[in-house]
Amino acid sequence: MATTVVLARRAHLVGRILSDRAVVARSCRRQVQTQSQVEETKDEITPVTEWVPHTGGKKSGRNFIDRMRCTAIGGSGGNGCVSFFRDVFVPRGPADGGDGGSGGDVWLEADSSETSLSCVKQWLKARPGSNGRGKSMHGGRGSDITIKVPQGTLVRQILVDNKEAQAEGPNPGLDRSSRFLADLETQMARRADDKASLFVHYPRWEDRNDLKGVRLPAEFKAFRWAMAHAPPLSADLTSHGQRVLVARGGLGGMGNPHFISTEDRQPHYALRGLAGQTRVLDLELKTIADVGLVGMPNAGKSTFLRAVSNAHPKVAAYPFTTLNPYIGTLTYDDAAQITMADIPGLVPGAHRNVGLGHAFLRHVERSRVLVFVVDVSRPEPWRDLQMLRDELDLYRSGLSARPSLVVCNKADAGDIARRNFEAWRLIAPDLNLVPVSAMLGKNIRKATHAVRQMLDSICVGRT
Ligand SMILES: Nc1nc2c(ncn2[C@@H]2O[C@H](COP(=O)(O)OP(=O)(O)OP(=O)(O)O)[C@@H](O)[C@H]2O)c(=O)[nH]1
Ligand SMILES: [Mg+2]
Repeated sequence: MATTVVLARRAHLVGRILSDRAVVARSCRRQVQTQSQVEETKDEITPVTEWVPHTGGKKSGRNFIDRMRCTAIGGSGGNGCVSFFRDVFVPRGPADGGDGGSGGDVWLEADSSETSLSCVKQWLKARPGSNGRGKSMHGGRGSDITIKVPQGTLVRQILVDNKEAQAEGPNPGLDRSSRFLADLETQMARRADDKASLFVHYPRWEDRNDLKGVRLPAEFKAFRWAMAHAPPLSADLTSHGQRVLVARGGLGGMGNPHFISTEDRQPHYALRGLAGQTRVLDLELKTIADVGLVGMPNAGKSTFLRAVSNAHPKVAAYPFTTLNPYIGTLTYDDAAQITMADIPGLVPGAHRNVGLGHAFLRHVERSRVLVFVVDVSRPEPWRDLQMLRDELDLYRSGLSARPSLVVCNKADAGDIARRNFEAWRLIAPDLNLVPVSAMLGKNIRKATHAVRQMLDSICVGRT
């Protein structure tokens, strides 16, 4: 009898192995078929790779973003648990519901390797805390999220009734965020009025729980007060590793043991976790470079930056070759290093948004020294300098008064350049003019040393 059973089992096993092999063989045959089909079609279809730059949801082709709005939402706290100790001969033990874990926080951190805000998503959400469980098991804390932003990022909170932000005109992003915040506030207010909704109830105890006399824990009330009275956030992330907490995670709810009182020894309710903080933020990148290059399109700013630093911005003989700010690092003989920012060229009327407008001037706003790059082979180059100064002052009054140097570029461009330079020196003897040929690398050291001297004198003046 036993031998028959063993034989039958073996036969069953052999059958299964054979059928498995058949399935494997069939799938292999199918793979071979598909491979041969692919090989057949390979010659007919040329593969096309579509490259879509990440533009933070915008449809423009730019992948450099220096201003954006985003919404940071802290993780919500986990709910407290309603549970009672049970054991053999202990059908209704004391309350042993665990507390919910608090939600994760949202942080912004300055990172020197980031150059644009394009990697920041529009919704920054931290993980929620997990709910408490029976046997006094507390829920875990939701994990924080840290978003890396470039050094020089200004963070400002936008309030729903922020007149300044609304004065900027209709903004679908802001309107959406405001609507979202307004909805959230109404929801929260409704919840705060309705005490019952702050609690989780034991199954079928919703109506029997009398919550009128229940006192909310002090920690819970303090958290809600702190959230409601938090001052508007404003931060400037200037140094690598500097962090700012932009949205706090919600407090975890308390389990039912927190509500044991002389009147109620067996509370059948526990507190829900609180929602995380929500903030609509305006992020603005103002690059921090020691020196800012300002000039008209085609003046040779990028050529100059290439000649003096380790940067390799694109150079071409047409205006607006540079479309994004570019930062280069200059290293001097004594190993001192300074940073220099190249921005798109300015044209007359930039304040009226002609050309690329004033949008990029924020990247030289923080520079301690300005280098005006002027094409000295153009007729009356001093007029170009005046135009540049006027545009700077129209962007921010007094900006052109910063310590500055005028690089008279294209000095190699024949007699006209030499004559212009001589005339300019006579017209403005006090001006810091340095003739340079960025293309040929002539007189570059004189310009870089003049910049260094200016920076050093500012530092000495400060100390
Ligand atoms: N002859 C001469 N040509 C130069 C010199 N410097 C730059 N150029 C030329 O001028 C043209 C423009 O140079 P860029 O460095 O791209 O000018 P830019 O100011 O960065 O221009 P945008 O990025 O458009 O604002 C290029 O064809 C360069 O080769 C120079 O010292 N001498
Ligand atoms: Mg350029």
